[in-house]
Amino acid sequence: QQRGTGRAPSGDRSTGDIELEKPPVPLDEFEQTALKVLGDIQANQAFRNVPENDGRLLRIMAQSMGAKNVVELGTSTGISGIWLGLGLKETGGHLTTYEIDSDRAAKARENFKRAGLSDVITVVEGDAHEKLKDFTGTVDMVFLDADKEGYIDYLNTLMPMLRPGGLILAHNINPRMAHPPFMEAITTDPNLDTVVRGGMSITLKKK
Ligand SMILES: C[S@@+](CC[C@H](N)C(=O)[O-])C[C@H]1O[C@@H](n2cnc3c(N)ncnc32)[C@H](O)[C@@H]1O
Repeated sequence: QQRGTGRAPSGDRSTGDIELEKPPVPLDEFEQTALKVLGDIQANQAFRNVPENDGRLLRIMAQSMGAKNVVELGTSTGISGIWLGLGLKETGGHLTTYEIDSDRAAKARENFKRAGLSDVITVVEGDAHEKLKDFTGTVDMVFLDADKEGYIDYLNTLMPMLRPGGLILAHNINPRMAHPPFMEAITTDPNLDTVVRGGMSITLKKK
């Protein structure tokens, strides 16, 4: 793994199309700093975070849809949060991200600060199943990456707040880890369209 190169490491890439991709190229000093923080997190911490290509996909989705409000379940130390934050910095949007582990939440806050994204991201500490009850407003995009059996509860809570044309992305969607009630919900509702690519489900709320 690389450290201090200003580039996130690429050793965590996992899916088949990856050979065709190239590492991210920073646009400016701001992105350069964020990529360096991402690289440092990967090099120094032993937690499970999204692979770089998934993080980039999250940023691409959030920025291209002009997202103003993104909700993430499972902050960990903030890799996916930084990628989402990079997109939301451009759209003038905000990420609210939930983490039950106080050490990880603290580390994530520190990482967001280092990446210059503190004003774009709010970390809510505690059990997201409880804390989400206080969330109000319209949501453009949801990223599920916490307790897998909890995805269905998060979906049910957030779906009424998701705008038409909004997206729900969920991580660890593979035959071993996908939770059947969640899969049933995102694949049988006529108002939802879902594809699964590289362990990530992407669901569109049609209307
Ligand atoms: C796979 S990690 C998230 C990785 C993160 N999205 C990233 O890519 O940087 C899953 C996180 O979900 C958190 N988590 C699990 N259950 C939770 C709950 N009920 N409420 C909030 N966070 C939870 C765990 O503590 C863990 O840090």
